[in-house]
Parts: sequence; structure tokens; C-alpha cells
Amino acid sequence: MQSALIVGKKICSSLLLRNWVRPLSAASDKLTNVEVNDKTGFAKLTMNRPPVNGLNLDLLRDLHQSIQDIEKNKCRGLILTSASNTIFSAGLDIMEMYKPDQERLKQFWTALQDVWLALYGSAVPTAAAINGHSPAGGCLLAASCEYRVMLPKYTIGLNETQLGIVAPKWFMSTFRNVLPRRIAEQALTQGKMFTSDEALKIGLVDELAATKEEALLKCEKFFASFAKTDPIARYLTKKQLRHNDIKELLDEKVQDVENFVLFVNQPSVQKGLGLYLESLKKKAK
Ligand SMILES: CCCCCCCC/C=C\C/C=C/C(=O)SCCNC(=O)CCNC(=O)[C@H](O)C(C)(C)COP(=O)(O)OP(=O)(O)OC[C@H]1O[C@@H](n2cnc3c(N)ncnc32)[C@H](O)[C@@H]1OP(=O)(O)O
Repeated sequence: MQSALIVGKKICSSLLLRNWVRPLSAASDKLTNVEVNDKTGFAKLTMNRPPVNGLNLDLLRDLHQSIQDIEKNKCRGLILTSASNTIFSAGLDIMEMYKPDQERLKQFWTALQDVWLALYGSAVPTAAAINGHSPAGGCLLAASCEYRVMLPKYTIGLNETQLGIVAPKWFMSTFRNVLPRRIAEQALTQGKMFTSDEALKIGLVDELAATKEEALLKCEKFFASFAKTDPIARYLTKKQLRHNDIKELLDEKVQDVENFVLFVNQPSVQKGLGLYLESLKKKAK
């Protein structure tokens, strides 16, 4: 596992602390980084897979482990953000889906399901400090949180239909949890990418912030709004509201992997992914 965890002693008992401290790998190897603020108990979970935080199998597994660690150690809030200055996450790493190894493809989708189940269903309050572009899988992660603060002049959305891909049901449920149904339907069918201002207007994000630091503070302010609520009552309320979405995936988890594998292996989908990758690379030149 490649994530590094930095945790304050005030939050965790020494036993927990021992569990939390995993060997630190060389800085260049870290895919996620968790820092816990001693005083507040808020954890900052930073994705760090340059250049664009493409969600590959390793990053997904790392994210899952970090979310579980934060959960186990009873942090009082989880802020998801990015180490990049311009990209929150470019979504799924298309290389995982293009000409894939079949076993890895299954593991990849299962890892994405696990991250979503952990984040969407987290007992810990969650927020995203969206400090860069956030298409597709990046948007899914942000929308799975309970609160979103975005920096100006970036884009966010589930653009799958523009790529000739059908977003799975649980991507759509996540959007529907945040947006009014009609707006969610239009956004999903159009595969629309929203600017930060547009995202604020439709409620896809809750606030804008001029800097990452300000975004983090606004996320912390959101967590502070729960100061007078009972954490268990808070969690059970969230759990009930999200229960059907989570149950739907849990009931169909294996079938969902099979659907994904079948879909990705279609020659037309492979061709589309290849062309899309090429267009991204040409753009980079
Ligand atoms: C019937 C039901 C069946 C169910 C089946 C379900 C199927 C559903 C399957 C999947 C759902 C899909 C979810 C996704 O997340 S797909 C990914 C979507 N992501 C995107 O479309 C974003 C693409 N990227 C961009 O738009 C831009 O890169 C950017 C805005 C994020 C950043 O722009 P910029 O800073 O200008 O960087 P570059 O474009 O120059 O990129 C740098 C570098 O990174 C490569 N790259 C970018 N994005 C990806 C990616 N998503 N995957 C892999 N590689 C990526 C890019 O090619 C450059 O590479 P280089 O030339 O080698 O440096």
C-alpha cells in the first residue's frame, strides 16, 4: 500500500496510533496522503498521482485504504482534495480500460465500487475541496461527499455520454442525490461539463473559494456545523438517506463488474477509447 498517514496523537489512542502509522514510502511513490489535524480531528485526504490523478487500480486501492483508516480512527471529518494545482481528478485512467488484462479489469472496477461504497457510505462527514478539473470519475468522487467547495474557472461533470459510455446506475444515483432529478437527467444525458460558476448555480457544488486554503477552511466550517449534533444520529440519518443507492450496488456488485467488463470489451468501445486517448495525447503535444 502506497499511502502515507500523518496523524495527531490527540485524536487516537496509542493503540490506534500504532495501527495508523504505516511505513512511509519515498515521496515520489505516494498516491494518497492523509493528514489529521490534532485539534479538530479533521482528516485531509490528498490524491497525488501526477499528472492528472487518473484513477488507476493502485490509486483506487490506496484511496480505499485511506478512507477505511480515517473511518476506523474516528476522525471527525474527511476532506478529499488533490496535490495538483489544476486537476482534482481526470476520472478513471483510460489506460486501465484500453486493451485491458481481463483479470485486472475486474479488479479495477471492483476497486472503484469499493471506493464509492466507502466514501458515499462513510460514517465520517465528508467534503471535497475541488481544486481543479473534475470530469467523470473525478466528479463521482466529489459528488459522493456531503459538501463540495470548488475553485473558479475549472470544470466538473459526468461526461460519459460524450465519450460513448453509459454511466453505471450508481454514478447516476450519486448525481441524483445532489441535483434535482430533471437537472441530473439533462446533465447525464448531455454528458455536460459545468464551469465552476455553473456548478454553483445548479447546486452541484455548494460554494466557490478563491484558493485551496480557503476551500479547505470552508469544508472545515461545514464539519463544524455538526458540532451540536449527535454523531451517531447524524450518521444514521445519512445512512438511511443513502441506503437504497448503496443497497442497489451491493445487491448487483458482481453483475455490475460483469456488465462493465462486457461493455469495455466491445470492439466499438475499444475503438472509441483508443481514439479518445489519441486525442488527449495529441492535445498534450
Ligand atoms: C449498460 C450498463 C453498462 C455499464 C458499463 C459501465 C461503463 C462505464 C465505464 C466507465 C465510466 C467512466 C468514467 C471515467 O472517469 S472515464 C475518464 C473520463 N475523463 C475524461 O474524459 C478526462 C480526460 N482528460 C481531460 O479532459 C484533461 O486531461 C484534463 C482536463 C483532465 C487535464 O487537462 P490538461 O491539464 O491539459 O492535461 P492533458 O490533457 O495534457 O493530460 C496530461 C496527460 O494525462 C493523460 N490523461 C488525461 N486524462 C486521462 C485519463 N482519464 N486517463 C488516462 N490518461 C489521461 C493525457 O493523455 C496526457 O498524457 P501524455 O500525453 O502521455 O502526457
